[in-house]
Amino acid sequence: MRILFVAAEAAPIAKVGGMGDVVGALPKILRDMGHDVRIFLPYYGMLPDKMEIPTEPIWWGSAMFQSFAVYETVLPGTDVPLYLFGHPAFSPRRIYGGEDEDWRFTFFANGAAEFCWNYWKPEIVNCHDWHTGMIPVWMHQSPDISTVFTIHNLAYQGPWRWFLEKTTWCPWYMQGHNTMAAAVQFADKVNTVSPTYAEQIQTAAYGETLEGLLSFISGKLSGIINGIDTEVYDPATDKYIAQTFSADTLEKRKANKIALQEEVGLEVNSKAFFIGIVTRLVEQKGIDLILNILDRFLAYTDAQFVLLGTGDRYYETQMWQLASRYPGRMATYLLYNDALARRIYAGTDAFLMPSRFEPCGISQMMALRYGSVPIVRRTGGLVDTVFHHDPTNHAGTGYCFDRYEPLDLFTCMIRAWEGFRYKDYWEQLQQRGMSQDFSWYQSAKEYVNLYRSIYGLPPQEEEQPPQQEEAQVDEPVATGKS
Ligand SMILES: Nc1ncnc2c1ncn2[C@@H]1O[C@H](COP(=O)(O)OP(=O)(O)O[C@H]2O[C@H](CO)[C@@H](O)[C@H](O)[C@H]2O)[C@@H](O)[C@H]1O
Repeated sequence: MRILFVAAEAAPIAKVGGMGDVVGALPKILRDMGHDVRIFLPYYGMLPDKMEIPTEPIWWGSAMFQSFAVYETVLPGTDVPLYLFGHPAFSPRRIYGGEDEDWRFTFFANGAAEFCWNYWKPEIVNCHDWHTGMIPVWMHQSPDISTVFTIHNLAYQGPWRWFLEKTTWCPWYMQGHNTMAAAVQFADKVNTVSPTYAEQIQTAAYGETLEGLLSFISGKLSGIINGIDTEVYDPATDKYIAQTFSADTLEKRKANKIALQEEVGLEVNSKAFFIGIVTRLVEQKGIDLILNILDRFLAYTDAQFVLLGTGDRYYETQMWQLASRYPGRMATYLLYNDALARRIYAGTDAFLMPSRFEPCGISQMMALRYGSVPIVRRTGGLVDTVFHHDPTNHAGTGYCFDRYEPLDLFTCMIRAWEGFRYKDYWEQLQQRGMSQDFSWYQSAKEYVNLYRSIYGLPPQEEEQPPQQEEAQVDEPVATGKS
């Protein structure tokens, strides 16, 4: 199949959060599976620092009374063709923000549609989040191009219809009061990034006012859990961490803890319970819950805490102030840094993610892969990826709590702090987490089946192990149907 991924982010060159991880990893796997997958991304001002980009565009197009250039290259480290949408509106060295954000991404989506109609025609456009939400509406008039709309974050729904009507082409048949609502109605298939979240968004508590619409279209809505790039994020080969290790050489991991404590200016103490958090500092991530209890937790325990994140100014200031009250025990890094993120996953004992809602969550999977035990709220994809630790039966991979209440988080953290004292159990818990399979292969198969379902094709059959010759003689003739 010919598939075009259209998105605002793609790791490793343009990433703010988890959507970048998905768009950076999934196309590579789908190509390995034999599909012609390509990516369409804005040409951001910072990209030339990160990769080689030809100076000559391959195509010029126009949309919304503007002309734009498209440059062709490949996503670094892969063979995935990458098309960069060039226009001065994307020249600043950032991805989001700015007063023209709604206009900018609507224009980008319009450019992507023009590209599909006039330059490279895919069979399927896989659109990601509101930035690309108008594409399913426009493609409704192109029966030979189908669309899948993947929801990574329902909280951001894009501009309202009145703005779209002023700015771009809103066909007569278009319905939906904002970009996300329109996308959900017109995409051939809609998916989000975990089965639990796909259910939750059909309820008022998680639907961000679109729950009615989402339950109405539930026949074409599904949840496919994200994977992580297990080649890029592998503690056995990661060159950004102080000491490589695996589940079988867990004793080596201690060197990462000590190196991290030194790096972030905390007291070097391999016995202290060390908690990490790597996140966008936004309401979704349960930062208010953390702020509610962290002071008390640090006061009552000997734990250490490191935070890496950027986001809302209020949360940044609060975290900064808290760190200044616990010198040597808490460190706050208000920046985006992939290498430090890896060292936090590799060096902390536990990873905190008490999200208010979580479509899937990539960070907890990375933490598990690097042996940091997740402490999570059971919501969305966290339910599907972290299993509650049951010490009696030696089961589970992390510490979980249900209600979005400070006391519940506090109790859960205390349980983890207690659990850390039982070294053998803790090591087994880490090993169970590290042995989970978070590779993209299973999920990529589900994406292929989702694409196939647009054409009424049945799910692709699992590859069968080669059969013995004798068995083939005795078995009835295969019909090709299962
Ligand atoms: N300051 C920083 N420095 C370095 N790295 C940082 C960082 N802040 C965040 N990151 C990285 O960004 C990613 C965060 O991904 P998540 O999926 O956990 O959350 P996010 O809300 O961004 O993604 C949304 O989209 C994804 C993808 O579908 C869903 O999993 C998720 O639930 C949804 O909210 C991780 O790779 C993390 O390491």
